[in-house]
Amino acid sequence: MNIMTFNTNEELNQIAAGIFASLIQTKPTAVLGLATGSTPIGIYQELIRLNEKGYVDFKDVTSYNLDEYCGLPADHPETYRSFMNVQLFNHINIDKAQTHVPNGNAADLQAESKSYDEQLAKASIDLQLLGLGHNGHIGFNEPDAELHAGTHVVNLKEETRQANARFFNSIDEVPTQAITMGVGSILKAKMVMLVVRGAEKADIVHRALTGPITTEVPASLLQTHPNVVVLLDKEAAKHFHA
Ligand SMILES: N[C@@H]1[C@@H](O)[C@H](O)[C@@H](COP(=O)(O)O)O[C@@H]1O
Repeated sequence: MNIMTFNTNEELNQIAAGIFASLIQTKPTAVLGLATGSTPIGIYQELIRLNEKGYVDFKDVTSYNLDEYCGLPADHPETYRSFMNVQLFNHINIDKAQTHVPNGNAADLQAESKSYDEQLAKASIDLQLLGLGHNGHIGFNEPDAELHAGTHVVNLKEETRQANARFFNSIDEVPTQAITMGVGSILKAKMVMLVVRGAEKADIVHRALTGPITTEVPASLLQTHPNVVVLLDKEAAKHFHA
């Protein structure tokens, strides 16, 4: 596992976007696994800049997002589809038909999960971007005695709803369920990039990457993946240099 620490968020964003750009330069039909949350926003801004400058071409790129809330109206600004459109897809030359986000409003969420897994199996993700939840979740795979391998519906933990309430008018508006790629799907990506920022995640990222591998810290399963790059800002990295 390659762990890199950055003094500034600008440097982190540039290196992360550069890794995506070099993948796309060598493989124009790359399949990207994308994430939401505040962590990737700066990386997406850098990718938009690189696309505008002509350094990276998304014309033949395909993307699959990790997860989506269940039950939010499709036009709600906090759906992960809206987030991706606003933060990235509307500003780059990707074919929107080649961007995939699970449908959290599907009438049959089991069928939607199965179909997403079938698409993922065919597409095979080259590079999966991940943020980290405060409780060690990746995607919306919450700590539990058991984890699901494939795409599935989860009940969100209260702490996750609290953490995400900052994007809504109140906690009551935060959905209680989501549909997420499973840890098994995430680990099938050829390469994984975990990005963690901020002192409040210093303990959990250290535990996930150096502590026991346990379903109670879903990100700890990344220790079993042969090709993970971890990008940390200096606050999140503080226990790695203690
Ligand atoms: N489902 C998303 C995760 O994919 C994300 O990594 C996490 C952390 O978000 P943030 O980057 O805003 O801290 O939040 C959400 O729960």
